[in-house]
Amino acid sequence: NLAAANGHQVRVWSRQGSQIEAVLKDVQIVLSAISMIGVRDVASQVQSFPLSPETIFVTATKGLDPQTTCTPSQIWQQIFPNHPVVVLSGPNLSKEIQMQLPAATVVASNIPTAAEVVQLVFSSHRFRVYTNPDPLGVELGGTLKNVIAIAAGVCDGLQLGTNAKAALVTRGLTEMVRIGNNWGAKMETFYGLSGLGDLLATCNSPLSRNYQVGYQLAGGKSLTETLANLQGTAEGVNTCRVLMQRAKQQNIAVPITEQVYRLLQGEITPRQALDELMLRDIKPEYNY
Ligand SMILES: NC(=O)c1ccc[n+]([C@@H]2O[C@H](COP(=O)([O-])OP(=O)(O)OC[C@H]3O[C@@H](n4cnc5c(N)ncnc54)[C@H](O)[C@@H]3O)[C@@H](O)[C@H]2O)c1
Ligand SMILES: O=P(O)(O)OC[C@H](O)CO
Repeated sequence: NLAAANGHQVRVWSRQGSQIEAVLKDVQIVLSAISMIGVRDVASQVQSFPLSPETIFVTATKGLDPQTTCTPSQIWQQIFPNHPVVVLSGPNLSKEIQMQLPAATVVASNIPTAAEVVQLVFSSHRFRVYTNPDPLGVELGGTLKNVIAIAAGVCDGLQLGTNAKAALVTRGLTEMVRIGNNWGAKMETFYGLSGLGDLLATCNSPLSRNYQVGYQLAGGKSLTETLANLQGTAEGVNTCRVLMQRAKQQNIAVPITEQVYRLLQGEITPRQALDELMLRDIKPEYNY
């Protein structure tokens, strides 16, 4: 809608709809908003069709590949090594954008001119688009915050109060920065729209599916029941599992992610997760 409102010709593909070949014919930009589970499959399908070498791939998926722990843009870049890939991520609850409420986002790429093209395509008086040279940091911000949003939903579901929520979100950001550092992302990116910005949006909105997962679990629902009633994908559930695997391999301290993981596995109750976090060894605030 945003690109079409700017006068661009837009074609939409879904697996329920039109032929992918017809949609890809002569395109300048391919934007993927497939949920993580389908990214590799769809990128491989796209590979079978001819594209101009200048075609830019934009990815809006917020997740991690369970097999490889790759981010979605890394998958697109592996499959299309000679094409520019741009990450689009920010505090962008889609229902609000659909209602034309004001929002801002980030487009990030190793190829600055590609990010600038995408910035122009989507920018409007209701959608402010910033460029950024750290695609990995931008992508990880949008991905890692989903796990903290599950925890924030639990926090609100248990009615733990504003102090608890502020502590959780702030310590959640510290955890995101620690993981990002290990991964090779820039620390400052996590303090921008795609990190802190998206963390605040997702941890504070019932429109977020990840927040909803935590909220429903705190209310005593099982994960199976919660996911069955959820509209759309809560990527944080899969991301949390992949992250635990990587954190163990790389020896990264991820206390909040670990409690969310155990909760999702059904190993502990939301109250036990809270106690585990509060009763950890006391320590200095900063220890990246
Ligand atoms: N909804 C939002 O507010 C929002 C905002 C920013 C980013 N995102 C991210 O965008 C992605 C999609 O979110 P959504 O809200 O549209 O989720 P959704 O569950 O509503 O839609 C995901 C779509 O992916 C399709 N899909 C999955 N596997 C596929 C495959 N193998 N082949 C073809 N299609 C396949 C599904 O059919 C579905 O239409 C997620 O990674 C999400 O984190 C969502
Ligand atoms: O509904 P969620 O939890 O996937 O959140 C949507 C977006 O990531 C918010 O920016």
